[in-house]
Parts: sequence; C-alpha cells; structure tokens
Amino acid sequence: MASEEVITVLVTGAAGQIAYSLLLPIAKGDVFGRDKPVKLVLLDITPMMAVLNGVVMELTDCALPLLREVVATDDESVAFKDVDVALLVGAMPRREGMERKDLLAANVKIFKSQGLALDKFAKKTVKVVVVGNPANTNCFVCAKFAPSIPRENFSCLTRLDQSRAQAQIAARVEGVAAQDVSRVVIWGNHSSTQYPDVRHAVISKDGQQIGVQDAVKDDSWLKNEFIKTVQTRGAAVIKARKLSSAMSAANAICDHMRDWWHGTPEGKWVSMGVSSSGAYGIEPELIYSFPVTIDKGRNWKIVEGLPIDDFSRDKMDKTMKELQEERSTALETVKD
Ligand SMILES: NC(=O)C1=CN([C@@H]2O[C@H](COP(=O)(O)OP(=O)(O)OC[C@H]3O[C@@H](n4cnc5c(N)ncnc54)[C@H](O)[C@@H]3O)[C@@H](O)[C@H]2O)C=CC1
Ligand SMILES: O=C(O)CCC(=O)C(=O)O
Repeated sequence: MASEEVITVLVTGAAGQIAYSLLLPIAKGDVFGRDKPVKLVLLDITPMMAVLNGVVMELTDCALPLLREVVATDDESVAFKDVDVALLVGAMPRREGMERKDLLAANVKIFKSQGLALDKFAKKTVKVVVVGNPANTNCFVCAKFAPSIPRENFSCLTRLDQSRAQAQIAARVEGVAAQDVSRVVIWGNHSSTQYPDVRHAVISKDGQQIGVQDAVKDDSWLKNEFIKTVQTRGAAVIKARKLSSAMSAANAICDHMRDWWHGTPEGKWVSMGVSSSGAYGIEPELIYSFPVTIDKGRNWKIVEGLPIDDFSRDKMDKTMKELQEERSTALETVKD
C-alpha cells in the first residue's frame, strides 16, 4: 500500500497568542484541504515549553481526524527538519507607542538563525511565511541566510492589511460585504508607510463590477482617512486590547497560505510580501508587498502593467525607502 502523504507544517512562536488561533484551523484542514493529513511541528523558546505542552494537550483533546502527529520542541534542528511549510510567527510583538521597526534589533537575529536552520534542515521546496515583525525585513534576512532555498519560496504576511482594506471599503458601501471587494493592493512594507491602493479595485454588486472610486464616491476619504486607518490599524488594536492583533492575524495567515497552496481563483489577486523582480521600479530583491496571482503549481507572479499615477508613485517610493533603511539596519545587526 502506498504511504499516506502528510504535510509537515512548522509553526514558530507556537506558545504565543497568534499560534493559539492558528493551530486549530490548520489541524482541521481549513488551509491544506479537508482530506489532507498534517503533522504539526511547534517551536518556541525553552522557558515556554511548559505552556507549549498545554497547547499540545489541547490539540490532542480536539481529537482531530487529520492531525497525524504533533512535535513540540525548543530545538531548531528538530523543528526545521524536512518541513513542507514554515509559518514563522515567533518574535517579540510591539507595545503601544512603538513602530514595528523598533523591533528590528530584537527580532532580526531570530530570523538569521531560522534562515540558517531552513538552509540546513528544511526541504528545498519549503514554503515560508514570515509573520514576526518587522515582517518584510525579517523575511529578507531569513532568505539571505538560506541561500540553497529559492527566493520565490519566501514571503511575508501583508494579507491582514488587504483584509482590513477590503473591510473598510465594504463598511462604506451599502449592501457590500468584504469578499465583494477585490483587487485592493497593499504595496510595500507591513508598516505605517504601506500603501493600500484602491485605484484598480472593484466591487461586485448585483451581478455587476463597479470601480471602488465610483462606488464610494468620496475621493477625499479614500485618499486620506481610508489609507490612514489601514496603515494604523495594528496600532489601534494594540491601544484597545493592550495586545497586538492575533485572531485576525491568524485568519490572514490561513488565507495567505491557502491561496499559495491551492492557487488564486481566476481573475483574482492577493497581496503578499515577495522578493521584488524590479517590477514597478521597486529595487530588486527587497521583500515588498505586491499584487500577485498564484498558479496550481504554487508559483506566484507579480501582476504587472497596472497604471501608476503620481499619487501612487510617491507612496510606493516612500515605503520602498523605509524598507531600504530597515535593510541597512538589519544587515548591520546580523553581520557577526
Ligand atoms: N505581519 C503581520 O501581519 C502581523 C505580525 N505580527 C507579529 O507576529 C509576532 C508574534 O505575535 P504574537 O503571537 O502576538 O506574540 P506573542 O508574544 O504572543 O508570541 C510570540 C511567541 O514567540 C516566541 N518566540 C520568541 N522567540 C522565539 C524564537 N527564537 N523561536 C521560536 N519562538 C520564539 C515567544 O516565546 C512567544 O511564545 C510579533 O512580532 C507580532 O508583531 C502580529 C500580527 C500581524
Ligand atoms: O502592529 C503591530 O505591531 C501588531 C501586529 C501587526 O503587525 C498588525 O496588527 O498589523
């Protein structure tokens, strides 16, 4: 009898708050498929092993039919061994008043170490999603230290920003739900310089497609308040909860990974932080959020040829500049 194909999924920061909302949908089949068995590998740091053990107990108690095995460890050489998917969540979150780049010094070293571990232990086909902030720059560092793994296999999460943008637009147009809003683009950094762009976005309503600008009928709101709300939503959640977004982040990780694994529906784009090809004048190899389509072979492709006006150009360049600065600081931090 042929042996069963089991997808090995690593989640780092597995004792943390995002992981607590993330592990169940993965183990239930919401991401890879309702008929696809998974093995979960859970990595956290040594002082969190007792907490992690509690998470393992809860997963066990869910008695899930697709969950074949759970491994909990504080050892990267165990965690990264032969993984198919690496969801790199584990890192310090920011507190009220901080910018995400203030986490660089603490977090970038984690991603150097995990890049080295990916290079040494993971399958060369591994799909990597960096979530820990600052996500784009951590992803850049991770890919740099895993040169044997194709750069196309690295991504960072900006899907939460996309969902936030869709939800804000939907709330503004009567009778429209977030999933009726498509082709919103998140350009650049997962930070307060990101550019949520609705100039190509459409709303499906009553069997017709209408441009978002025509449906919203308030250009000033779209150019100002809408952009600011999406850019600062993470900070607003921290202010309210005294903790950073977790449920919505976990949901976005599932959406990001599901689309990467199964491909994007015909005519749909999603935003992902990926290695720039130089498209739209963005410096090659920066990890920058672009609109992408994904084929059934799990290859993403940047949507090219969108017209970019002066308003957009300025915002796309500003967020690129921030990423260039973060990269310099990060490379200085990991140089020895
Ligand atoms: N890109 C995005 O859209 C989002 C990113 N984030 C970021 O995700 C990260 C995690 O957030 P939370 O789960 O809320 O934080 P948390 O503090 O609840 O959990 C983080 C976990 O990571 C663990 N950890 C620390 N160093 C580690 C290492 N070297 N290896 C493995 N595990 C390690 C910690 O012990 C902790 O259990 C933060 O950096 C946060 O800013 C959060 C929301 C959205
Ligand atoms: O804003 C933060 O730093 C918290 C987590 C995050 O990245 C987000 O909510 O977008």
